[in-house]
Amino acid sequence: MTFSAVFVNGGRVLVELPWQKTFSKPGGMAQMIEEKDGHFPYPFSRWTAFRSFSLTTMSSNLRKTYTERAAVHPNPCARTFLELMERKRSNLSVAVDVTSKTELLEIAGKVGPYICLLKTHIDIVNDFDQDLVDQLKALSKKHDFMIFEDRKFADIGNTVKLQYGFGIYRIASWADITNCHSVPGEGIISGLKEIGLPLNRGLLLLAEMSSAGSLATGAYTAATVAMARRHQDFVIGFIAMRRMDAEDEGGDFIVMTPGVSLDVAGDGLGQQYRTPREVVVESGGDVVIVGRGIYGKGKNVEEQAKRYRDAGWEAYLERVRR
Ligand SMILES: O=C(O)c1cc(=O)[nH]c(=O)n1[C@@H]1O[C@H](COP(=O)(O)O)[C@@H](O)[C@H]1O
Repeated sequence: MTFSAVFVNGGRVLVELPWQKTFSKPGGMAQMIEEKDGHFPYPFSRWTAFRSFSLTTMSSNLRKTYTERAAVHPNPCARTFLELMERKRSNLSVAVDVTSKTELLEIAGKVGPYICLLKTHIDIVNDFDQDLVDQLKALSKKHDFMIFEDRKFADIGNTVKLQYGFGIYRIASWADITNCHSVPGEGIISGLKEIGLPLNRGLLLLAEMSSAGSLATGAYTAATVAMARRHQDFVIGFIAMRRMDAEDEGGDFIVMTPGVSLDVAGDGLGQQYRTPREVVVESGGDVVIVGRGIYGKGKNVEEQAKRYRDAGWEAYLERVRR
């Protein structure tokens, strides 16, 4: 069994160890780091200040191909998505955060051939109408991608049910995947499930966030993962910065990771970026979510989509070959 140590200080991952080793106490791990790398990157005195410490067994799903995972996945939505990624040779999701219908459709058309998943924030589109949804669905068929409405539901079960199924957006009628915060407790999943499950939709829980100072850490993240385990018929994965499932617990959750850029480290508003390789190889993410890195000012959208698709896919191949 492969072990990876994750040292958490107030929720911040400090060190990850890829080699096999179990430790009975943190001091033993620090010694091991010194022996392996010649130095321990943090003063030993800091060690005792760590608020929590966990040794997690890393998921065997890390080394499986998307096809292998699809073959045994019990959830139809997850299965369809994993198959699509391998068929299309893409683990790239583009977050199209623009405010006009024309621009959204134009970008979706350009990135379509390179993505597995188009991510929308439908409520930021000034001129939203049903025709936008119809055209997005047509593009998803033409280019073979799925649609993820990044709604980040965060209310009680009864309210999110109404928000998901009704109103002007009728999200459940067209979005294959949506997501929610776990802060209200398990009722949020039950509410969304009542609407989404009969339609074969999938849900992602926000176990972590990419933004600086996020409160989704430590015990909150662990409780979120436990909630997902109790709803594997509907919850297909997480928005997270790293792998969330452990080998000895079974199941397979797809990890989608935002905060990805090949060029910059942040956006001045708290967003924190890492490269596709850092996300997929080093942290075990399955899908890289890229927004402004693809359609920002002066960018050639097709070129950037191809560049990120290639980087994400190469990272995946490197990971499964290990
Ligand atoms: O749920 C998300 O997708 C999400 C979670 C998170 O922790 N951080 C995050 O940036 N996102 C979304 O991912 C996208 C990132 O966009 P860029 O920063 O432009 O690449 C945006 O649509 C965010 O709403």
